[in-house]
Amino acid sequence: MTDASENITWKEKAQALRRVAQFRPNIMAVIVVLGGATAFLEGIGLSFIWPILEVAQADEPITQAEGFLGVFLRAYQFVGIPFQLEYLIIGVALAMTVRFTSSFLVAWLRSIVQMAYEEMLRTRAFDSALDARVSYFDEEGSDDILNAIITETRYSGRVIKSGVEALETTFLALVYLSVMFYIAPRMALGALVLLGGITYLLREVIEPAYTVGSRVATSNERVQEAVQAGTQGIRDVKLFGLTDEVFDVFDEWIGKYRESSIDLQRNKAAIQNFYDLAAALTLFALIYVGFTYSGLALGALGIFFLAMFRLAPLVSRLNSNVYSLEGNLSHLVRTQTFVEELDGRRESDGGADPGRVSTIDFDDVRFSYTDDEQVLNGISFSVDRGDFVAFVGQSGAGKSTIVSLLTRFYDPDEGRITANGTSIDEFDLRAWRDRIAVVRQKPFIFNDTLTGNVTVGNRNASRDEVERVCEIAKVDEFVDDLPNGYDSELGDDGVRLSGGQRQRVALARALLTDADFLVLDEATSDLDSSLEKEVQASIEAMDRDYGMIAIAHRLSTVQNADRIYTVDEGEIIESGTHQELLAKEGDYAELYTIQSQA
Ligand SMILES: Nc1ncnc2c1ncn2[C@@H]1O[C@H](COP(=O)(O)OP(=O)(O)OP(=O)(O)O)[C@@H](O)[C@H]1O
Repeated sequence: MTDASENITWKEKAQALRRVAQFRPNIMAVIVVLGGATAFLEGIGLSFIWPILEVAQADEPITQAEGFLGVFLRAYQFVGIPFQLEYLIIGVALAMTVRFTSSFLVAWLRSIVQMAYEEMLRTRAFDSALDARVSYFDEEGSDDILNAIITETRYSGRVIKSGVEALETTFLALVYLSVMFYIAPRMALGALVLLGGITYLLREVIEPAYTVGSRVATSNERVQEAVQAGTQGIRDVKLFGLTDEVFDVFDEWIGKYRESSIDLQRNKAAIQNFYDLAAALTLFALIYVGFTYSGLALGALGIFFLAMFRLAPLVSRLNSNVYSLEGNLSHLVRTQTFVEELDGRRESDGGADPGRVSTIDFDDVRFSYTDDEQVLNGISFSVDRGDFVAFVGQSGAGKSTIVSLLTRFYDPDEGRITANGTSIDEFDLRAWRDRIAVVRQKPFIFNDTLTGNVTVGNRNASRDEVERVCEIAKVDEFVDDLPNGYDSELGDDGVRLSGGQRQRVALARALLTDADFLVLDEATSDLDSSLEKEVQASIEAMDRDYGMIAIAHRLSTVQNADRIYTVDEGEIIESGTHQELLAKEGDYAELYTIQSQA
């Protein structure tokens, strides 16, 4: 994922904007036409002031006129409506009704396109994320990916909002400018130069204001991190006497947050007020010039100044529209890069049907996550359906990595993993993963009921089947303590369950699938040892039609395995049954002695 601080070039922003413009081109075209019509009618509405003032002042009906007044007169004569005050008021009311209706339509259509675009980006991002390799999640961190899918896409969708607003503002500004140029070209030019100059100067000041914005964001983040450590990590903070340290960090950054926030708001207020002041001074200078030197009629001057009065805030609005457009475009570029990266990290799918798997072979498998550490160093073993094999060894030896390769979260660098003699990368991924049921040490519990969580791998299971696996996994022992038994909601990531309860739910979940191999990766490590033994015994007592691969720290759970492999630094250093390994008096025997004495 592109780093947030990375600079994004104008070329990338322009490309991103082009892609947005091509999204729903028909609605975009209607928005442009309606935006233009809104601005045009705004100009017409404004210009009505002239004939209204002239007709109101005239003693007799006007039948001939030049310039703006002439245009209105001919338009009224063409439609056959009397050129009188009441009809002029009706005319302006009509023009304004159409103008505001079309700007309402622009806002409506804009939000339709914006939300559709946001939906499309989110859907694409999430869809690609679901198909991406687990290695991508490990590298980027799932929090960053979550943020990219939820927050970045929302800002990206706002490109349409700020883009359309910038377009509307530009149209309106152009119309006001045209009116001004039509009435008094030289004064209009003067106004344009002055307003343009002020805008340019303010842009120079606004830039630093936006840098202050990132200081505010950084200090706010640090404050949040300190508070997070002091709340979520309160136990360790207290136990390790870190309260002063955590508070000092908090104190330093909250001070910086205050200072930078004040700077930011002061800059904003300065920019706004000085811009308004400069615009007002320009207006009064031009009023002086207009009345003293232009020799224009009151109506014409009135329209000119009104147009300029409306133009001034529009120019500053355009400025902020362009700023938010630029900001949102950066998010859009990042989102697009993110989705492209995800697309490039799709899991590869062989497509073949594995059928029922009766044997799995690892043949001299080598693997490393990074260049500097070889994690698996020539692992070979074989397991048949009906077998129970176990892996033991020191922490970090590479046991869980064996499971990650088996489930194809990662692919071996060298060597082969086969099922019934076929390399597992030739299989349809989903079908292959259906053949193996994995219980991880820290399983994810979905925000659903207990039944919903147990049946994730077999939605058609009957209540009896659910109860049967829950009995084996000893879930039944705490079901009655839950408020609604099997129908109890377990909360976000199973907040209402203890670590051991979560593991038991995950075990029941795995037992309910129709897999050929059951893989237990420290699956019962959070249970107390007597309960762990009970669970182990009930799994082993099951009428077993599948192979079992267990990874364990506590050797008591693997004593009945047909084969135990001791793994050390990515290699299998010994194998055999519990008794055989004890007799060898190697690492396993040593580990066993230590654990028995504990
Ligand atoms: N996603 C990853 N990215 C980079 N390195 C990793 C990753 N997962 C594990 N490792 C590294 O690979 C090595 C083997 O880890 P693995 O989890 O397979 O060991 P293990 O034997 O299962 O350990 P434990 O018993 O503590 O779970 C360790 O050095 C670990 O730091």
